[in-house]
Amino acid sequence: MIELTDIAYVRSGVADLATATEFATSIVGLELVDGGEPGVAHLRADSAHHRLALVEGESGVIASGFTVADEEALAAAETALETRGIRAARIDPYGCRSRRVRAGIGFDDPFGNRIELVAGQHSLATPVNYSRAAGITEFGHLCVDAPDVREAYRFWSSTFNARVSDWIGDDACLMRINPVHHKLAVFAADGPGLCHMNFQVAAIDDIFRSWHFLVEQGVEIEMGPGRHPQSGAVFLYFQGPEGFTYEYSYGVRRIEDDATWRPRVFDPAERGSIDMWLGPTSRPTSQPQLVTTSELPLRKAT
Ligand SMILES: CC(C)c1ccc(C(=O)O)c(O)c1O
Ligand SMILES: [Fe+2]
Repeated sequence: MIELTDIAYVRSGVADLATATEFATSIVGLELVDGGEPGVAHLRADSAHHRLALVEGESGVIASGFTVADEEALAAAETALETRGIRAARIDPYGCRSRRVRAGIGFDDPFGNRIELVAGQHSLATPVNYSRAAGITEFGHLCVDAPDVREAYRFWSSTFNARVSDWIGDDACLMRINPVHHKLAVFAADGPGLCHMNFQVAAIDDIFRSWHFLVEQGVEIEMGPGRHPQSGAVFLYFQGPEGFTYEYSYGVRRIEDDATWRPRVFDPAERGSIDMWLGPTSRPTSQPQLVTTSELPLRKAT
């Protein structure tokens, strides 16, 4: 079993690098790290050199990167993949430089999502110089698309150390590789792709401050603010250029004891299955009629 130690980065192709980079900095709040590489923008979120690489070219995700412990683990992973009939290709020195890693391999998951395993991801010693005070603390998780979520789970849990934390029916599988509730999610879709990239923020206030900011900036809010019943995190999804979906979230739970955690299966047909703040659509008739805000004493007569 290949031991993934963390998520490393998302590498995504963009037709308009300048616009996507401007969004990732001035709107999302990431730091543009001067990588000195024409056609590639490296965006920093935490101690790693970058978590998002925008590469000028065809729109769409290029690869999702995960770290392994070291180059020996990488070689073992290459062998393990080959043993399972999965062809892994070494990332060439230029590719490693562009990814700021010592070494890496790339392969496709069963649905054609390009996955990269890397060793020796570069860290930076200086504090992150965020482009906007969005409260970002770290790269939280990545979510890939797959036509068969249960098959995806079988792939990730048999080949790698991924363990399911929760299901949303067969629509989504949330998997952990460390105590964080999930670092990898798989979402049902027609084909491969990146569903979203998540950044954790320091406080619930950051979610709502960003919500106001994004609305004022005319950014498309895809979902939220809301609260996921799975991780318990308060979330906000919004769309960047070329269909790139970002998620901020705060308060993701940790699962410290694998032995006692039992994955739950949420019903996607339930209105609140993704957002527990979406209560029932109608009030039970047995309950007293609530005072509507227009009758609250605090509202001034107009
Ligand atoms: C709807 C997606 C797959 C989803 C569901 C739950 C959580 C969570 O509990 O944090 C997410 O982050 C998601 O992206
Ligand atoms: Fe998410």
